[in-house]
Amino acid sequence: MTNAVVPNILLPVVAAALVDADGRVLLQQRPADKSLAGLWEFPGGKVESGETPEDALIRELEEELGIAVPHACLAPAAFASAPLGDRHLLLLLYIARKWVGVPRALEATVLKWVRPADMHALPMPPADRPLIGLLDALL
Ligand SMILES: Nc1nc2c([nH]c(=O)n2[C@H]2C[C@H](O)[C@@H](COP(=O)(O)OP(=O)(O)OP(=O)(O)O)O2)c(=O)[nH]1
Repeated sequence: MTNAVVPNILLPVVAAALVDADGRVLLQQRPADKSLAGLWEFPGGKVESGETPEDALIRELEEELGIAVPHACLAPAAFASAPLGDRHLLLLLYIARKWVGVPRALEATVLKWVRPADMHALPMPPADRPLIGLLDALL
C-alpha cells in the first residue's frame, strides 16, 4: 500500500482590520511585483507550517507594518472562501482596535485609512468583496 501525499488545496491566510478611533480601517496596496498587484488588501498573509492563525497574524503585522498587536486584542470577525489559482483561499479576518506603534508601509506600496462603505469603490481582491458588508455591520 502506498501513502500518497495529497496536496493541501486549502490556502489559509490571516488578515486584520485595524480600526482607528473614527471607525476607519487600514488597507494596504499590494506591490507591483506580487500577485494581485495594485489591489487594496487587509494587512496579513499566509499561515506558515506550525503556526497558529493568531501567531501568524501577529508576525505578519510586525513584518508589514512594524506594529505589535497583543494576542488578546485580536477578535475573530469574519472569513472569506474563494478559489485562488489552483488552490482555495480560506481568509480569516480579525478585528483589532489596539496595537503598539504607528503602522508604516514596510512591504506595501502605500497605506490608507478607509471607512468600510468607501471600500466598494476601491479595487480589492475578489475574495475580499463579501467582507466589506460584514465589516460595515460589525464596526
Ligand atoms: N494579506 C491579504 N491577502 C489577501 C487578501 N485577499 C486575498 O485574496 N489575499 C491573498 C493574496 C495572497 O495570495 C494571499 C496572501 O498571502 P501573502 O500576501 O503572504 O502572499 P505573498 O504576497 O507573499 O505571495 P504571493 O501572493 O505573491 O503568492 O492571500 C487580503 O485582504 N489580505
